[in-house]
Amino acid sequence: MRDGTALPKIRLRGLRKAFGAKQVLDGVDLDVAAQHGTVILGGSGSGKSVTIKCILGLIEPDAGVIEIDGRDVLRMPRGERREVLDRIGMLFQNGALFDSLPVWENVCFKLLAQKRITRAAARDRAAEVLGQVGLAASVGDLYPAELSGGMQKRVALARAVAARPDIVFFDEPTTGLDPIMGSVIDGLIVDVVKRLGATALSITHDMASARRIADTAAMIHHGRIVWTGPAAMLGETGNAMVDQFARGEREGPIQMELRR
Ligand SMILES: Nc1ncnc2c1ncn2[C@@H]1O[C@H](COP(=O)(O)OP(=O)(O)OP(=O)(O)O)[C@@H](O)[C@H]1O
Repeated sequence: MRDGTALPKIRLRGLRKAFGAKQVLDGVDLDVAAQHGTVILGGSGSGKSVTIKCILGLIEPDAGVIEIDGRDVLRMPRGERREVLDRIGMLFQNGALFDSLPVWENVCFKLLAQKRITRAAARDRAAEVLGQVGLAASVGDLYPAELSGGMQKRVALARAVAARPDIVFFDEPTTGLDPIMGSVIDGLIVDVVKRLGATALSITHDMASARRIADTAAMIHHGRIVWTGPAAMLGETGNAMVDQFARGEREGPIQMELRR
């Protein structure tokens, strides 16, 4: 507990990152509640992926604080940081499956690479998580190229959770899927996250998906979080910018800024 409120799983304060003259993150403050789903919304190029990459340690921010379970990850020893980051699973936007590996090795890639599991145990674990995302164990022997887009997404989801992470990032989980398959994937995301008791942080442009997979939404604009509230309210938040974005309307404060 901190100041009488529950400790956030992830806490960002004053996160700043510039690329050349471009200030992409300009003081991002965000609390991601433990065992909740949070979605970051924002226009293309607004810094959603950069925020997630900073948390994952793939990009070093210029300034600010990133805490996971109350621990300052930017200022902890490298080995300790590695351990904290190992507890994060990630579903990449395009699945990012390795074409040359069968599905089961893709699913348990991290566990195998870190020698945390034998190959026989990895096959069993792959079959188990494939089952959790609605795929038969036999799919484990196929190669990614042999799968439909929806199946690839399921495999990518299985891979994101195979190491039983306590935080999972989802980057555009429904992109490229038909609306029904998108809804199926969202249902699976909710199921697997709940089963793990994990904290989910997502990025999506798909408002129906945001409402399904997240409890809380946060909107990033001009490098800062400008609104946070219940995902169920998206489109009817009373915040003109958020509602314009959620409804995909051309006219509104965001458009007016573009015209300036
Ligand atoms: N490694 C990098 N080097 C230089 N510029 C970068 C780098 N990574 C991101 N950027 C820039 O930072 C800005 C934010 O990028 P980011 O990928 O976070 O956007 P996003 O909000 O995730 O957008 P989208 O919804 O289109 O995926 C963009 O202008 C991008 O060009």
